Amino acid sequence: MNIIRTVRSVAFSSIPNRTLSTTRSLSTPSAQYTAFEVNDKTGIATLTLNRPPVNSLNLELLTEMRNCLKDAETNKCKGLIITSSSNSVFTAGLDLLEMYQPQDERVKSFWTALQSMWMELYGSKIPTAAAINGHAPAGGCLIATACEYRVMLPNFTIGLNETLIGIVAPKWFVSAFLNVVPRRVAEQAITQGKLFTTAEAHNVGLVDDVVNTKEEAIAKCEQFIGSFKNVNPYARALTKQQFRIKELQELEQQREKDLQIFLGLIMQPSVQKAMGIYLEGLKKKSKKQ
Ligand SMILES: CCCCCCCCCCC/C=C/C(=O)SCCNC(=O)CCNC(=O)[C@H](O)C(C)(C)COP(=O)(O)OP(=O)(O)OC[C@H]1O[C@@H](n2cnc3c(N)ncnc32)[C@H](O)[C@@H]1OP(=O)(O)O
Repeated sequence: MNIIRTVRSVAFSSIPNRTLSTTRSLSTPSAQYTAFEVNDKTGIATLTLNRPPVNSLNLELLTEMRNCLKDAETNKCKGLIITSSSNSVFTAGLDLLEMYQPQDERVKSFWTALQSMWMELYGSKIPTAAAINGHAPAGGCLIATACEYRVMLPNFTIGLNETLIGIVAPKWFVSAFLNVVPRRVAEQAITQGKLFTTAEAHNVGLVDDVVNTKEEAIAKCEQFIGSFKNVNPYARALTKQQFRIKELQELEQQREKDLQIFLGLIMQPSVQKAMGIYLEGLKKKSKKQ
């Protein structure tokens, strides 16, 4: 891959207890919806989702996320933090327009890219953390739970709300959720399509910490990643793999079947109708604001 390396100084003088540092921006020429930077001092990479207005995950954004993750691993970064350039939305989840009245080849590529992104993030060798600085419904929650650590800002929402749209959270969405939330809480919440407030999410273990600002959230993620500084990275990665291999193998072996189930469900006229109504509701709400 053709990686452009630019060196960009970032003054951290406004952030207490931090020495001046630099970040390298590694970005592919086609990167449109993401910013990817590596802090030269800590070796930690930050992937910022930047697809206004709500960072909905379309094929291009998913592809860029995969490229960033690959860059972080290839460059032997100490860890990866995922966050958002928006002040109110981490990501609104999958781009509903990819699934509403879709084109055959595009929707297949879209779902396949989502499967790949999830497997690569969930199984990543390096420590991963989510600085959730906004709402994180459905696919947003999927990304957060694929990471090893989550910190969230107050008064936002997170959860798997698919049933409210008339769609179903696939098993692999649920499996990562079950890593952090007790089974009974998960079953009730996901069948109801419940979105947890930040405080509720913290209470059930869906997020590990709550802080007030994005800077504090990034610092918490850095602290989490830094906690592995005395751990052999190879031993760490193999240990992580032992915890996650079952879900990864399950999806890898069922990829084609998972795709067909997805297509079968979203192409049902009743599902298309429900999605259309949901999208219309979002648009009406957006116009009122
Ligand atoms: C047996 C097993 C079978 C398994 C089969 C699998 C089946 C399929 C599985 C699919 C899994 C799906 C996962 C998903 O992620 S679906 C997406 C779910 N996301 C949501 O429900 C969130 C919707 N959005 C919101 O609630 C709000 O936008 C949000 C709180 C995130 C932000 O609010 P805000 O007020 O800031 O912004 P607006 O609502 O005004 O939105 C601005 C514009 O963005 C559009 N929008 C919002 N979300 C989406 C989206 N997810 N996709 C596309 N577009 C979105 C919204 O319509 C506004 O557009 P306009 O400006 O044009 O009006």
